[in-house]
Amino acid sequence: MRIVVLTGAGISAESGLATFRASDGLWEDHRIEDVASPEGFAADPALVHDFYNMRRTRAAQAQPNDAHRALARLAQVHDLTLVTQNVDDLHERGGSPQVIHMHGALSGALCAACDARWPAPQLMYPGDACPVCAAKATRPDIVWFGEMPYHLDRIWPALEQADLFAAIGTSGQVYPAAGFAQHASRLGVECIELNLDSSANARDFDHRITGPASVTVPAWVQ
Ligand SMILES: CC(C)NC(=O)[C@H](Cc1c[nH]c2ccccc12)NC(=O)[C@H](CCCC/N=C(/NCCC(=O)O)S[C@H]1O[C@H](COP(=O)(O)OP(=O)(O)OC[C@H]2O[C@@H](n3cnc4c(N)ncnc43)[C@H](O)[C@@H]2O)[C@@H](O)[C@H]1O)NC(=O)OCc1ccccc1
Repeated sequence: MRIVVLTGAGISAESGLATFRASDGLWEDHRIEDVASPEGFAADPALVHDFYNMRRTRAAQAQPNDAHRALARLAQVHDLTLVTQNVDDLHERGGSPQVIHMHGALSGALCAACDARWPAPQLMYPGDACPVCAAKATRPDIVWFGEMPYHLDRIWPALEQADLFAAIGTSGQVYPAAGFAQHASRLGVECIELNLDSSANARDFDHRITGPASVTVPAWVQ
């Protein structure tokens, strides 16, 4: 079966990584636009680097959970396209061979001057120079609000050719990811969501499995 799975922060919640919208959400003392937008980075690059250095440190200390591992097993049995909005590497450490990071990854660094990309050091600072053009314009290789997500040229066709679309641990509030279910559903693709509770675009799904991902995903993959 051709399956497209989209994951969000909820799949990493039981690994100890805070979600965005939860009361003690990731943005606890940061306004989203201050730390996840090009404007915020231009205004205060040190604040943004601190924020992503903290995220990189927490992600390195976290371990994949049974939901991450179950999706790795699913890829052995089905033609799986695994798309994540998450910037952590828990899918890869959970055994998933291929993961499409549509919002970038904490493990990447990017030069805003020459667009060069290289593996991110654990800690990044505003003065870091680009290894290619030496400009001091290095940033996390993360897709911020107002920026075009990555790999949409692979994601839309996979959605259109899928037999099944599943959204796991995502609140359905951020686009274009929140529009995938509606797009697939209109093409007759069966859509299912696995979440602690129903998401903002719950109407776009044919089925729902409610509960913590580390329990529901292994049971669904069986
Ligand atoms: C807020 C929203 C209204 N704004 C947007 O959607 C904007 C603007 C916009 C575009 N189109 C629109 C249409 C309508 C309205 C607005 C827009 N979108 C953009 O800016 C996008 C880019 C958006 C990407 C931004 N970057 C992120 N992340 C990287 C940074 C970082 O991570 O630091 S978004 C970030 O927030 C989103 C958070 O959502 P979730 O992952 O779902 O997490 P959340 O906490 O919300 O929910 C957790 C869920 O898990 C559940 N859960 C919790 N625990 C568990 C558990 N244990 N088990 C199971 N489930 C669980 C909870 O119940 C909950 O449902 C993710 O996408 C995440 O990646 N870019 C763009 O549109 O570019 C245009 C463009 C076009 C052409 C040319 C150039 C540009």
